[in-house]
Amino acid sequence: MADDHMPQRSDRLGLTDDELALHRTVFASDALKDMVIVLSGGAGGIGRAIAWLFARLGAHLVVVGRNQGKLSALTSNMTAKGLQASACAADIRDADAVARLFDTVWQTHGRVDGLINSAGGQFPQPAIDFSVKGWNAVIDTNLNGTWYMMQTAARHWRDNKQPGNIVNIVVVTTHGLYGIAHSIAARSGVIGLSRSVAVEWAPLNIRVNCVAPGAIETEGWNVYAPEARAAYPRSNPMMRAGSPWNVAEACAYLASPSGAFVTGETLTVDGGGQLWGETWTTGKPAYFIDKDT
Ligand SMILES: CCCCC/C=C/C(=O)SCCNC(=O)CCNC(=O)[C@H](O)C(C)(C)COP(=O)(O)OP(=O)(O)OC[C@H]1O[C@@H](n2cnc3c(N)ncnc32)[C@H](O)[C@@H]1OP(=O)(O)O
Ligand SMILES: NC(=O)C1=CN([C@@H]2O[C@H](COP(=O)(O)OP(=O)(O)OC[C@H]3O[C@@H](n4cnc5c(N)ncnc54)[C@H](OP(=O)(O)O)[C@@H]3O)[C@@H](O)[C@H]2O)C=CC1
Repeated sequence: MADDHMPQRSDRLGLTDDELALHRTVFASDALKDMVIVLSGGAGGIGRAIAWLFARLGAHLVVVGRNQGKLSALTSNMTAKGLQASACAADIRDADAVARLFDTVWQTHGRVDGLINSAGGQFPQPAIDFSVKGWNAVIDTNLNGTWYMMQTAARHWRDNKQPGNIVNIVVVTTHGLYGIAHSIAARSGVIGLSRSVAVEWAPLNIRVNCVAPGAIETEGWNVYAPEARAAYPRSNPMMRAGSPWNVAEACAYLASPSGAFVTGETLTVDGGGQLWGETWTTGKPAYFIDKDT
């Protein structure tokens, strides 16, 4: 039985498809039966955990990303285990591509029940050095891309008179995170947007929530230097990284009937990192190093 902790390995980051196929879950095996879920970033570290968990709970997963090869490898592994999954390559920053994506999914399945936005990311750099292109790349991916997905999904739910459910994966924004200020700006935008449309779209029977992960070991960490990554366990009082499975189960709580009375919320999954810990994505600046210790 897989436990809650990440296996200790030095050769790779995160969980494999074989591990995700077997990971223990608290959810009933029919919790998402026959639901059609669109999942951006589906072939990423957190996205794959969501894809496997949701499909194991009975959903059909439409996984989205830019790299068709990564998506197809995932869906092959999932369908080989008898799960329902299909791949749809799209760049979420392209509003027309997002419109085509949702048209295709609705034509194929006749419905969409949920949208999980896990596509996103950033590069670590002191804010004072951001280039215009770098700033725009992060805002466009994390704020604009997420918005195109949300708005397009909501329009289909409205036009088809069907209920809907959105979960946006963001970053913990309640304390300064040195080195990813562009992403904190974008994710703060997504949280504010989610709170606002949770009210606007309540009459449409659409719930909108966010999940804010702390340090979750995935291949996405390759963008950070090994020395910075080595210190990530100190980002929370549990003194360890979390697992993508922890984030996936938080999403399942919000996307399934267990979350029926929850909207406009941000569920933080960070091992208590909001209360204690330090995260230096570009290494700890000399200014903050206590010379007496
Ligand atoms: C305790 C935990 C703390 C951490 C919390 C968060 C963790 C995570 O989110 S985990 C990882 C999630 N995954 C990623 O972050 C994926 C890796 N990141 C990216 O792929 C990019 O940053 C992206 C999300 C912005 C992708 O956009 P894309 O348009 O594909 O980006 P490009 O690579 O083409 O770059 C565009 C532009 O951005 C500037 N830039 C990119 N990388 C860097 C860098 N390392 N340093 C400085 N500037 C960078 C640059 O201007 C790029 O343009 P060019 O100069 O023409 O390449
Ligand atoms: N891991 C962590 O510690 C934390 C992660 N997060 C956030 O959680 C989310 C998932 O992270 P994680 O799984 O670790 O990261 P990964 O880098 O492993 O996955 C991100 C996925 O997003 C996809 N993606 C990126 N840009 C686009 C785009 N323009 N259009 C479509 N797909 C895109 C990528 O696929 P492709 O390249 O094929 O397009 C990739 O599969 C991200 O938003 C991340 O910032 C937040 C806090 C902590």
